[in-house]
Amino acid sequence: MNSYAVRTDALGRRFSETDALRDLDLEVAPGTVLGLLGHNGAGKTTAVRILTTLLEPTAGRAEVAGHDVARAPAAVREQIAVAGQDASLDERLTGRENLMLLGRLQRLSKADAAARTEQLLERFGLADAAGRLLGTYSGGMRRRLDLAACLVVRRPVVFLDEPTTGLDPAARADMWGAIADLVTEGAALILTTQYLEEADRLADRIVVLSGGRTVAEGTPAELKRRVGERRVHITLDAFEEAARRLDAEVDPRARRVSVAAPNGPDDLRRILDALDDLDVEEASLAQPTLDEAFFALT
Ligand SMILES: Nc1ncnc2c1ncn2[C@@H]1O[C@H](COP(=O)(O)OP(=O)(O)OP(=O)(O)O)[C@@H](O)[C@H]1O
Repeated sequence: MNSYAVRTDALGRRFSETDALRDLDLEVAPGTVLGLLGHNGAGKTTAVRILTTLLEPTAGRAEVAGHDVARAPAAVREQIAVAGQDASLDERLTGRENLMLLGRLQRLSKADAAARTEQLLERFGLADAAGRLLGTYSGGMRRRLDLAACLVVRRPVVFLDEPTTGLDPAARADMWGAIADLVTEGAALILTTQYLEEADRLADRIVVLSGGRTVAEGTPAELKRRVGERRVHITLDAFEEAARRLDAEVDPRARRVSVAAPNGPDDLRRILDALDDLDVEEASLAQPTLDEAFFALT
């Protein structure tokens, strides 16, 4: 059991009439990332609140870093870091002062706190802004400092609740780089997200939740495969004619037709032959995206 950073067995939580979470089975190894993926109300936050000891389960059990969340919550809390709360930061301090303060509060020596602070500022691209008050930080910088804050003292299990919600694409990409780095330190990461691309990029395994239940589970590649076959996408002006000939799905705005291609390159060749007299602008053979997978699964 101890070889898992997180392990749950038929974990559940009921609020009067609502099953917020049902029969959740997880096994997360150290140094790996689990993505909990789902829309609003799917049960992600409920799962994280149970695993971080903020909420008691009403069914099943969960162990975090070898400790039962219901029977030994204090021991669990000593082993975890939780980001995405934004609560531990002080607006009136600089980025550097915030990290130093947190290090000192957690009983690091002054020298250790200073060394860890500089290391984290550097790692999260905040070294240049370290002397500025938190109040002047952009949303992306603030989110990176929040992540740094929960890492001042190293913990084996890190929870990131929707770490990039509300960030623009550039800030999101920065954040993804920072998160990917974390795993190299050997921590297990539990990441909740509504973004398929985020789970695809960062997670080793994904659990898809819907209405509190696990509707799919696997690696990003497995989930994509399970949902179905490859497809050929063709862009051309004569998309209506192409759709008629191929009995294909049409996206008129993109001037694109799409057809299932279980035989891969053979299908691509056959389809291009069938459109030989039309002016094809672009043709591709693609695995379904995680987006398509998600909507097929829930
Ligand atoms: N304290 C509570 N009392 C009653 N119902 C609750 C409570 N907390 C959550 N729920 C319900 O449990 C379900 C799951 O909610 P949860 O917050 O876990 O979803 P989520 O996947 O985290 O969604 P979001 O992305 O919006 O945070 C929802 O139907 C929600 O209304």
